[in-house]
Amino acid sequence: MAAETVLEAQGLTKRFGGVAAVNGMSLSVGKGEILGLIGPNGAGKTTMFDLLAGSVGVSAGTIRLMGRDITGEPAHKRLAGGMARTFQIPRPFPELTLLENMLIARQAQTGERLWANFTAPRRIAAEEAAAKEKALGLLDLVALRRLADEPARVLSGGQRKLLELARVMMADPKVILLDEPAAGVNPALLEVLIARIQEINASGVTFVLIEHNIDMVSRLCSRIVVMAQGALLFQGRPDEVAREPRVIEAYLGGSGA
Ligand SMILES: Nc1ncnc2c1ncn2[C@@H]1O[C@H](COP(=O)(O)OP(=O)(O)OP(=O)(O)O)[C@@H](O)[C@H]1O
Repeated sequence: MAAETVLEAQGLTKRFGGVAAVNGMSLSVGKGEILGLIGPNGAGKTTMFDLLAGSVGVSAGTIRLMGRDITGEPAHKRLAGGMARTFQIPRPFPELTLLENMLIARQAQTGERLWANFTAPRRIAAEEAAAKEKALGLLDLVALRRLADEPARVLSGGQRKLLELARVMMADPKVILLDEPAAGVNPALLEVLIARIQEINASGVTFVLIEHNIDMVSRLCSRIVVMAQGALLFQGRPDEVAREPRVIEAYLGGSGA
């Protein structure tokens, strides 16, 4: 296990009315790790991401990012603090080009652009050129550069996942929460996705990966956390998880995955 913890959740609970979607869940993610988060449908994985990323508030528990308590912080602050998340179903702006979709992700982070346009136009122009270069480089990384000027609506489901990964990379995150990146991705594109995640990880980015594709999880992750009914069921190496009776029971006994 990695020495330095970059993301840590303790006793996280989220209640929706009477239902605890996440119930006293803890996890810790080491620097440079690709941690798998699995569990049967309805186990609470996506809600866990919502809590970590700040799209919903906690009912109880604490979240620390690189040692800092971020439990009460809004999502955009967590993004600025180095943690990005992707969504199960990415929704790029369909009529904007891929490049424009990439640049919009960046503009959303910069609060003072309008004012700076008047006070420092040359600096802004240079920044914009640099951002465009960066966006094209990232589109290249995910094998989408040749489509940079096409509207996002032409993309397949798999290509949308790749665009989503490239888009969150615009913020230079230290930690990326990936929600089911393989769902709907064809086998050839899946290999591209796996290779890119490995490459980005090798450059020092930590990942948490929700995924039902166990082959992908086993290839990418050295450690897997298993959730069931909102709580931690088991954690270990992929081979340990695969033969753990409680995990097998949860998948067979639950609504299935
Ligand atoms: N906004 C909400 N309001 C009410 N209940 C919710 C809400 N979000 C999630 N839940 C419930 O919380 C539980 C956990 O859902 P969640 O989507 O987090 O599970 P999951 O492990 O991500 O499932 P899947 O693998 O199917 O995506 C489910 O029973 C779900 O119905």
